[in-house]
Amino acid sequence: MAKTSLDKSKIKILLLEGVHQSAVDNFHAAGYENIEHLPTSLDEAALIEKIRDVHFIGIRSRTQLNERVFAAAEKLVGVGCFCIGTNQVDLEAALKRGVAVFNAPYSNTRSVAELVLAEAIMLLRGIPEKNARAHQGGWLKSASNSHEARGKTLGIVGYGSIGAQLSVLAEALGFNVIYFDSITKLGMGNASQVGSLVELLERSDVVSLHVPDLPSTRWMIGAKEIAAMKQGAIFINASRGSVVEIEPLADAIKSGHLNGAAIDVFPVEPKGNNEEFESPLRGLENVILTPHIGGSTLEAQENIGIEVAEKLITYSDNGTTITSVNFPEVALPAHPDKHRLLHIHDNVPGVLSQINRVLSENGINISGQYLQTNDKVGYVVIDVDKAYGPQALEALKQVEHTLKIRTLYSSHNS
Ligand SMILES: NC(=O)C1=CN([C@@H]2O[C@H](COP(=O)(O)OP(=O)(O)OC[C@H]3O[C@@H](n4cnc5c(N)ncnc54)[C@H](O)[C@@H]3O)[C@@H](O)[C@H]2O)C=CC1
Ligand SMILES: O=C(O)C(=O)COP(=O)(O)O
Repeated sequence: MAKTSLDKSKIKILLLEGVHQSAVDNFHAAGYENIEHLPTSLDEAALIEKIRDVHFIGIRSRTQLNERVFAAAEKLVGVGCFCIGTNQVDLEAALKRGVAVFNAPYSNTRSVAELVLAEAIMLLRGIPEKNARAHQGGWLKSASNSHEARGKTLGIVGYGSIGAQLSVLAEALGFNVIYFDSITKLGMGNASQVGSLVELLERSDVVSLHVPDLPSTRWMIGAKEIAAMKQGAIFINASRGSVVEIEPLADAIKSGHLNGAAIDVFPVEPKGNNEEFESPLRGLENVILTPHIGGSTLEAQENIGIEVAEKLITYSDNGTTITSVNFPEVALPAHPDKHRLLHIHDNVPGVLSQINRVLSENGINISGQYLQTNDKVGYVVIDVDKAYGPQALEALKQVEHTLKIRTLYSSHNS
């Protein structure tokens, strides 16, 4: 069992992958000074070494936080994914150690949608190839295979935040939008849901993927699905590299079955800007290749920095876990004159009664108590009179099935 009961100056924050300066500024403004801010991700060995004394870590899509990393992260309290996807984090491994994980579910949505729309237009006009030829001194002036977006069918796979945002922008341009999602969703504007992935593939002039990395989406587009697409269609993937089999996609471009593609995410991506990018799609002129920059705009990154830092600060200062992607969600009031105990435990019968028993046996009166559980863990927050902080903490350590305890002393938070 790990415990954390620290002065802010001792709370160590590690920010990787060039998380925006807005996050650092936010932490500073909230009184957190012990921040290490690195421009790249770390490989597993380096991460395991560094994370040992870290209380909060901020990452983007590249850093893999797996079971081995969490096992070494003895002091870790919270993880901030400064992005949308959380597939790079073993959420179960975090949960069973009482580590709350947060992300920024909307701050780069618009950036991805804008990029995809721009790519759809470029590809419908065959611009990548014409551009490449012009740079080589060529002149491909021709209307052959060039189309307006107006009246074309855009098929969106995964109609969540990004898919729905793209839908609105695309309709404004004159696209006819259809979408496929594993759950029934209200279509924006005139967009309509189709009953199967195959139907979407067969009807769309442009197909764009916006599903998360899940067991159900892994390699969901392979040779069979690509063959189901219309002759001359356009294919776009800015979701995750694990969703599309790249070899059949490359074959379909080479054979002319597809007219073009824009791919932002790959089954294997370079670990950093200095590593070579390898892909069977390299050299295909009507394929736009981008280095996983769908969400990389200054606007998005600044907003993400603010949003995720705020979530980590609120959790650190106050215990609130609203919007956590793995933790029971509790919204907590301020606790100006009380010490606040945060107790995270396995969700098994009897833990709450044990907590209340040890507090009562130690003569500690509970001023406020908040509880939320999910199927794996319980999160109970107890406000006690200032006189009892250390004593209450000691008492709680006796409770079986405790995963983590933190005390937020009132002087930090009032
Ligand atoms: N290229 C980039 O830089 C970025 C990539 N992304 C990726 O885009 C993904 C989507 O982002 P959001 O729209 O914010 O997520 P979201 O969670 O709002 O939407 C995902 C949608 O996919 C649907 N879905 C899940 N499994 C499905 C399946 N098997 N078949 C059909 N539909 C399924 C869900 O029901 C949901 O409507 C993220 O998970 C992330 O991996 C996100 C931001 C930037
Ligand atoms: O937000 C996401 O899920 C992304 O894929 C963006 O990742 P990034 O922060 O650019 O590494």
